[in-house]
Amino acid sequence: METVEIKKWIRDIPDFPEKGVIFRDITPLLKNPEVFKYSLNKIVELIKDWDFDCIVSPESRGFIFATPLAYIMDKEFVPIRKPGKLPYKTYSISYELEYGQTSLEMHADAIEKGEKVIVVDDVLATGGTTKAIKELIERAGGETVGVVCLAELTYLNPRENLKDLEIASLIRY
Ligand SMILES: O=P(O)(O)OC[C@H]1O[C@H](OP(=O)(O)OP(=O)(O)O)[C@H](O)[C@@H]1O
Ligand SMILES: Nc1ncnc2[nH]cnc12
Repeated sequence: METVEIKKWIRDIPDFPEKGVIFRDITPLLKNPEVFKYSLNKIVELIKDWDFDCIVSPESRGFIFATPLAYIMDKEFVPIRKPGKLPYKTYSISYELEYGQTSLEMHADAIEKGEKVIVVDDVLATGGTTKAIKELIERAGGETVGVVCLAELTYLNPRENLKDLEIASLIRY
């Protein structure tokens, strides 16, 4: 397939979900199978040399990219969920988003000690979600190698929050 200008398939919605935020809406990209597949293959290329066993990702938009990547790359998948959704013992963490505050949970036995893990998400904004997930991975005894995303919002300085991680993004704003 020819090079795709991925930004053309992401719709900017000003003032959503609150004033001052430009929401990067990935639903047009997801509606086009060729562009979605192209994006996934490009993300695989970005991280093909990373040494890891397991992909960890937050619901809900993170799952859209993380599960096909786990399938394509033959890696484990661990879901990070909003509170009260996981049925077994969990580790839990609260943190700030670009628009508000939230919490996430991970099963306490999801990651083995010393396991090498990466975080996959659609958008890297403040980096708060990835930082929180890194903390959950560390509580379980795992090692976070890096984070890969479709879109990085550089104007929110996510790398400031994630200084000791490999960071890869397919497109940047
Ligand atoms: O870098 P950050 O500032 O932490 O922001 C990025 C996170 O925000 C969005 O998720 P959101 O919490 O809106 O949930 P959703 O995927 O269910 O829409 C996005 O999917 C990332 O997970
Ligand atoms: N501006 C934004 N657009 C889409 N997803 C986001 N997650 C956090 N900030 C976001």
